[in-house]
Amino acid sequence: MNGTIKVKHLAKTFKKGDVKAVKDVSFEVNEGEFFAFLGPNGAGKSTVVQMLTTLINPTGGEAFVAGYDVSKNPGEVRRHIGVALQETGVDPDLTGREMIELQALIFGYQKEEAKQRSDKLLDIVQLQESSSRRIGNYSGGMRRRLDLALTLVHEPKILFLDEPTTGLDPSNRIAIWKELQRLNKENGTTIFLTTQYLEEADSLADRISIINKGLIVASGTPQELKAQIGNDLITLTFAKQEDLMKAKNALETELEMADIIIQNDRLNLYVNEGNKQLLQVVRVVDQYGLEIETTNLSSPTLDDIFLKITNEPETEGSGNDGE
Ligand SMILES: Nc1ncnc2c1ncn2[C@@H]1O[C@H](COP(=O)(O)OP(=O)(O)OP(=O)(O)O)[C@@H](O)[C@H]1O
Repeated sequence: MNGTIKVKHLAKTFKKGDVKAVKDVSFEVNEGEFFAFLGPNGAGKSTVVQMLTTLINPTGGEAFVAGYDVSKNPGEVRRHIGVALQETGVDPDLTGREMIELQALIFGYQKEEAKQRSDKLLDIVQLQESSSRRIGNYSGGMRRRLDLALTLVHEPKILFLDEPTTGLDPSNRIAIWKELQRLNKENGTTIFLTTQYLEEADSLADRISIINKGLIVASGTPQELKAQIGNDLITLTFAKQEDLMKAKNALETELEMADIIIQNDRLNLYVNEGNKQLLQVVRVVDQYGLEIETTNLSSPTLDDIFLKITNEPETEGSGNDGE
């Protein structure tokens, strides 16, 4: 048994509507690694997770989880993984403690062991105090923590988490982060996490892949991804909205800048030497008679990288509605 994930040319086309949800995805996750899968809505993240956790079958390529082929040996795969999906089924009439004990019994623990296991897990996810309340009365944050406890019952080698902190308030989000980091560092659990919170991937993951329209568009450590797009980010706003496009064109023409995107009311320029280039930028924009309102120089965050990568022109239609 090992804690690795190997994915080669994985693909999934849903017959209904002929949707190519995952086109050609390859990556490897090492044992004990914390890996994050990022992508906008509909990129194919959940579909990949569902294939890796044997809930649906791939239509192309192959994937090995804990050393087992997901298509040929789904039972073995399931035995070695823990899965927290976006919507898990729990019985609202049970208490948190009863639900964890039930899960332990399903996994073959004896009654007494199941009690001990649930005690430990309730401690870990800080639900001891609410353990005798019905799950139906739990808040969203408590439900997520219970979901996490349920996935940990059988001490899986690999943990799959599909957007585990979506909709949580900051304190609950941080509680989950801490627990995931502890599991990863202390127990050596391999973690595969999908998220739309980029700062989550930035602070937790050893490595990140960004998926867009069923294809991986970038991979690396958070630092590598940031370095890919330039060390600095210059942001400009203008007195008049229509000047954004004029400034973009001017800068592309005069300074041959390629990495410029318009984001709402801002112009983002990804550059290598922000200090030097900021002066040139202001000069050019001024020459064109465009009135700058504010300038800002910063290091790009993963949000900026994500935005830039998923904004890159493609042949297909847009679908860029965001939230
Ligand atoms: N059962 C299905 N039948 C048909 N199409 C599907 C099915 N499941 C997903 N899709 C489509 O596949 C594409 C990828 O969906 P997926 O849920 O994997 O994206 P995602 O990256 O997880 O998005 P989100 O962040 O919104 O959960 C979408 O276009 C979606 O509509």
